[in-house]
Amino acid sequence: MIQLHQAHKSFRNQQQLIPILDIEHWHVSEGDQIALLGPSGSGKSTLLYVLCGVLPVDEGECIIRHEPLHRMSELERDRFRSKHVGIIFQDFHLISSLTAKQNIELVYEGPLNGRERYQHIQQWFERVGLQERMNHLPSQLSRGQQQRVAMIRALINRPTLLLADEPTGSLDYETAHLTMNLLLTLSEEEGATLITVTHDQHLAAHYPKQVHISTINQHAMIQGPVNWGSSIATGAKQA
Ligand SMILES: Nc1ncnc2c1ncn2[C@@H]1O[C@H](COP(=O)(O)OP(=O)(O)OP(=O)(O)O)[C@@H](O)[C@H]1O
Repeated sequence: MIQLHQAHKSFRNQQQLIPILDIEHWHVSEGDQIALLGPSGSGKSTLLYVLCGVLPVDEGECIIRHEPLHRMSELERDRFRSKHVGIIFQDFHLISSLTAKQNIELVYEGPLNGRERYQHIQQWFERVGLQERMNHLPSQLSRGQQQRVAMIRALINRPTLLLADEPTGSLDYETAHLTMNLLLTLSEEEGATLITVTHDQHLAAHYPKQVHISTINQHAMIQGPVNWGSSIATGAKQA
């Protein structure tokens, strides 16, 4: 599903080149559910940006679904992302002036036929337990409910890869656990490979696989090959 090989990513700060990611080899199988852990500033979000094609690697290979993102133009990566990747953010990113249902209608690429389209969207709201809240604005929903709408938005077009960046970071403890379990259930039912960034070891424990990003100060070094339960070395300095 995902192959990163000698993948490097740096950011330029004025004259200085700051190494962030330096991954010798990382393989993710189709259907994997992975919690990505690591200290603040270690490059977790940067890795998600690379995997969804927002950021290109500077060197090395990033192959997803046999497609070489490292050889694609920005436009090709954008197309790849809209076709194959769903993304969930900590702050939901719902459009505040649209109802929950309208937020989903805006992105849903399914049948245009009114009845079939409506039924499919309604079924999704039922799956996440929000059938009574479809016509509510985001401000009329709790944070956990908003994140469930965001999950529908990320999954309704059946992405093969689902990336979640601290999806429970702004939720209370109990809601965070319920939301994480729902995310795992839905991604499994949809057959999507799931990679979730989290700071929380307890939430990560819900995942069948955990990967730790470790930080190597100053000089980016490579440790690998990476196996589950071990770590990816990055070049980022710990914040
Ligand atoms: N556009 C950018 N330009 C320069 N440096 C950047 C840029 N984006 C991220 N960085 C730096 O890259 C490093 C890794 O950032 P990233 O957000 O990936 O870390 P993270 O592990 O997700 O952190 P956190 O857990 O705090 O969200 C940080 O030191 C950050 O300052």
